Amino acid sequence: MIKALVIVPYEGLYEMMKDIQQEVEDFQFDIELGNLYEGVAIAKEAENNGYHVIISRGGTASLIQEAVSIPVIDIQVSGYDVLRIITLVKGFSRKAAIVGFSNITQGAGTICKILDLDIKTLTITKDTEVKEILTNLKKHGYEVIIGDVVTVQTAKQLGLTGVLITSGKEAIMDALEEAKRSYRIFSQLQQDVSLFQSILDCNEQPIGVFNKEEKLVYGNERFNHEFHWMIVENSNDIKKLIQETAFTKEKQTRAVHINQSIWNIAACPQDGAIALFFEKNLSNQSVVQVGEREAKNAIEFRTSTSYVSLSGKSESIQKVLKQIDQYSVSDEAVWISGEKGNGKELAAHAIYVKRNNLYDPFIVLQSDLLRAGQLKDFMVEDFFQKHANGVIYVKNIDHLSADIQKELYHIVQNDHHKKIKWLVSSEDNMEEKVKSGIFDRELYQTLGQQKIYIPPLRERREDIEDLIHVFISDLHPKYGNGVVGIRPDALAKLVSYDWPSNVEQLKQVIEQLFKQTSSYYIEMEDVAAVLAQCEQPEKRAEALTSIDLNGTLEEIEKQVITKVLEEEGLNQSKAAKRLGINRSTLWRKLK
Ligand SMILES: Nc1ncnc2c1ncn2[C@@H]1O[C@H](COP(=O)(O)OP(=O)(O)OP(=O)(O)O)[C@@H](O)[C@H]1O
Repeated sequence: MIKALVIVPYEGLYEMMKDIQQEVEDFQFDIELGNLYEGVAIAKEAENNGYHVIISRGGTASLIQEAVSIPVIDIQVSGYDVLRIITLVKGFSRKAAIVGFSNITQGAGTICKILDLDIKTLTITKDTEVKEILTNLKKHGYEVIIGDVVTVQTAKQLGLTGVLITSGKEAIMDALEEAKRSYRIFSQLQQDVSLFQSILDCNEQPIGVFNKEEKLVYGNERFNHEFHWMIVENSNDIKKLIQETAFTKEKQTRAVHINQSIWNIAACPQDGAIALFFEKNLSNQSVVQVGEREAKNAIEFRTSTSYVSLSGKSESIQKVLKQIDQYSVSDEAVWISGEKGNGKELAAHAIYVKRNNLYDPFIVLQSDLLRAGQLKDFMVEDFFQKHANGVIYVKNIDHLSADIQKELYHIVQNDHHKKIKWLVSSEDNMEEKVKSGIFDRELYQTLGQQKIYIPPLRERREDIEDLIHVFISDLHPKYGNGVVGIRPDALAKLVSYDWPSNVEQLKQVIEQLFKQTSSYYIEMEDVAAVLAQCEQPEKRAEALTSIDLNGTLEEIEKQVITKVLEEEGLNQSKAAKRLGINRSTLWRKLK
C-alpha cells in the first residue's frame, strides 16, 4: 500500500480528491489544503511522517519538489483542462489572456491557435512576475485572466476577472498512476543506496562527496568520525582541489593539512559531484604547493598536478622539450644544468608530470638546507616507503656538503631496482667542480647519465617575446585584463637586456610593469624605468668594489661622493639627498 499525501492548492480539488479516494486501491492517502508556501510547510512535516510520495499541483508542486527528498508528483494540467476553460471563456465578449508557467501556456497556446481564438498567452518563470504582467495587461484593456491559483488571486486583487484552470478527473488519475511508478523506482533505488552506503561505511578510509559548490553531500562513517564537516568544507585547500577537479574533470591528488595532520587526498570527478578519498600521510615533512617558492624546508612535497609548460621557440628550448619527452619514460637519473632562474625546476616538474604517476608527490630536496643524516632518516620513513616509486628532485645539488654528497651516493647506490626517478639541478660548471674535488665524481657519474642543459636567456633572446605574452596572460586572473600587449620599442628594450637572473627575473619585471602600466600596452618609458631599478643594485655593488679603501677617511669619503654624483648624472641635489647631507656640505667635501 502506498502512503501518499495530497496537497491541493484550491478547495475544488479537495472535494474531487475526496470522491476519488473512495475509488482507488493500492493507495492510502490523506488530503490537505495549502497553496504555495503553506503547501511546502505541510510537505516538510509530512516527509518525516512516513509518507512515500506527495501529490500536488502546479507552482505548489514545484516548490515542494525543491524542499523534500521523497518523490513529488505534479497533477499536470491536461489538454482537457485547458480545452474546458477555453470553451468557457469563448463565451466572454471581453479581452482575455492566459498567464502561467509553461506547463499551462504551451498547450493552451497551441489549442488557441488550432481553434483560431484571440486569447493572448504569457509565460512566467517565477510567481513574482505575475503582478507586473497583469497590471500591464489591464492597461491594454484585458479584463479576463485565465491561470493557476496565484494568477487568479492576483487578477482579483487588480479588479480583473480571474478564471482558474481546474484539474479534471483524468489528470488526477494520470497523476496517481505516475505516483505508483515513481514509488516503485524510488524504493528500488533506496535499497541500492543503503547497500552501497553500508559498503562505504565498512571502508577504513574516510570518503567525502562534495557538490560543485564545495558543499558536503555525503560522508562515510570514517569521514564523520575523523572530521567535522564544517572544517573540511571551510578548508581553502579542499575548495581549490574541488574546483580544480571540477574544472579539469580529471582525477587530482593533493596533500592537505586538516586537524594538525597531513592527508593525501585523491579527488575524483563523479557525475557533477567530486568524491574525495583521504589517506593519512604519515610523514612529518612539510607540504608545499608548486608556486609557493618562499617556503623553506629541506624536504618538500610538491603536490600540484597543474602543469606549466616551458615556453620558447628557440632551438635550445625545443631540444629541451624533446629531451623531457625522451627522459621521462626512462628510469635513469636526469641532470639539469644552467644558470639560476632559467627553468630547471620547471623542466624537472615537466618530467614528473609526464611520468603520469601523480598519486606520488614531487619530492624536492633543497640542497642548501639539508642536514647530515636527514636524508637517510627520510628514506626509511613510512610515507617515503609508500611513495618509493616517485620522483625526487635534488635542487642545486652542487650546493651539497661533501658529507651529504656521500650520504646521497650511498642511497642512490642502494636503490637497486631503480624505483626512484632522480632528477637533479646544478649550475653549468660541474666538470670543473669534479676536477677540483669539490664535487664527488662517482655521484656525478651516477646521476649524470642523462643531461639537459638550459642556456641563459641572453643566449636565446628569441624566447623573450613568447615568454612576455605567456606571463601577461597569466597575470590576468590576478590583476584583471587591463594590459593586453607591449609596444614594439618596449619589447626591443626587454629583448636586448641581459637578464642576469634569467626567466625568473623577466617574470618579475613583467609583473611589475603590469602593475604600474596604466595603458593597454606596456610602454617604452615604463620598461626603461623598471630596468633602471633592476640595474641599480648591480651598479652600486660595482661602484663599491671600485673604491680604494687604502686611503684616508677623507679620501674614501671623496671617492664615495664622486661615485654617487656620477650615478645621479652630476645632479648635486639628488646626490646630496641620497647621501643625507645638504648641498653646501657636499660641495665643501669635494673641494
Ligand atoms: N621556459 C619557460 N616558460 C615559462 N616559464 C618559465 C620558463 N622558464 C622559467 N620559467 C618560470 O621562471 C621561474 C623560474 O623558473 P625555475 O624555478 O624553473 O628556475 P630554476 O632554474 O630552477 O631556478 P633556480 O636555479 O634559481 O632554482 C618560474 O616561475 C618558472 O615558471
